[in-house]
Amino acid sequence: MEAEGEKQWSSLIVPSVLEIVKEKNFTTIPPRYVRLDQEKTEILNDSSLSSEIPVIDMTRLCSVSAMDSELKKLDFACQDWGFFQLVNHGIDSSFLEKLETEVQDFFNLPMKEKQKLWQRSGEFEGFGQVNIVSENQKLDWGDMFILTTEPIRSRKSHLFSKLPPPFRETLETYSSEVKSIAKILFAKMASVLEIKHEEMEDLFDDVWQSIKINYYPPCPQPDQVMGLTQHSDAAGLTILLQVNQVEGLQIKKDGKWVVVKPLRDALVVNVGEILEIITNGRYRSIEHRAVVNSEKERLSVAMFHSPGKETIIRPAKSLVDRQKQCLFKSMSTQEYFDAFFTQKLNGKSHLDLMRI
Ligand SMILES: O=C(O)CCC(=O)C(=O)O
Ligand SMILES: [Fe+2]
Repeated sequence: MEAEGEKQWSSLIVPSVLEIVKEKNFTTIPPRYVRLDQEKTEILNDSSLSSEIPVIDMTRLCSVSAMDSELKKLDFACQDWGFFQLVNHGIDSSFLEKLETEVQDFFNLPMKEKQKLWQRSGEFEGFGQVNIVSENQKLDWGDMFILTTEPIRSRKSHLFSKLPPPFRETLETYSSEVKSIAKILFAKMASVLEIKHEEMEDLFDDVWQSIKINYYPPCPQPDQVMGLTQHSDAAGLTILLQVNQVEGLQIKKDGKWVVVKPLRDALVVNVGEILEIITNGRYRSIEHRAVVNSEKERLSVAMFHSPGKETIIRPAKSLVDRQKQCLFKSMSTQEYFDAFFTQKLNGKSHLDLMRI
């Protein structure tokens, strides 16, 4: 069942990059993908900063004895990095392998099949791109598939029912496992921040969870294109799986791009803008981007967790009282995303909308 009266976001329909790459005589990158507008900031790909990205052990986080130190690490990671890798999260590695294979198969379905799941004009979910607001806008070197997974009443039945059944089942399991992880992380954050349930955790009770699968085909001139333009996630919390161990995710730390090296079976977790608002700026949503390479395709599965669309997001009162200032306005999740999806991706520009 689809929720009635729910406002739809939309994005202009764009070609499939995977189809461009498959064309027999493909050698030249179409001009709309050539990005001379991207920052040429220094990229750190040595093991120095990359290996400093915090790694949080979920088992330790949840065990009483080691809780304190792991909790402090979580707090530090969210304040200083806005990103961490989560290990021992409880999702079976054989299940993750199955998900990875099915995700790859899904993008490799014949175009005739994928077309049935393509975004329709004026719609937002399905195969396609998001944040495309003008015909002149430069495009990213990648295809996406987007789907709302929670709440169940908001699922688009015309898409869900057309997913290959084994893949649908795998997605449902993954969605519920990741949702439980997000819930624990919100609770741990609230406890270390010493804020009340109703100020943070409860806002995610009617969680709006969506999945975005990113497929970045190889590109003969990877320096000319961008897999995913630099941005910060509008959501509360993102949990990302770097599917086939191919590097590409970079995060901005102290003015430099730091490579997030894929760690087997780890999930990459990052603070989104809504969490930055709720924590009154204590936790930071960090700009990140995805680059591509000339040899191998890259895939990632992002799961975004935000409060329900009608929920009002605002800085937690306990933090505002302690910090003696309120940095952001209040707004519903729906209003926040209305503004987000009518812009092209542009760093953290839309968070400024909420600043007081
Ligand atoms: O592909 C990646 O590693 C990053 C994906 C991402 O940032 C997103 O989908 O918001
Ligand atoms: Fe992102």
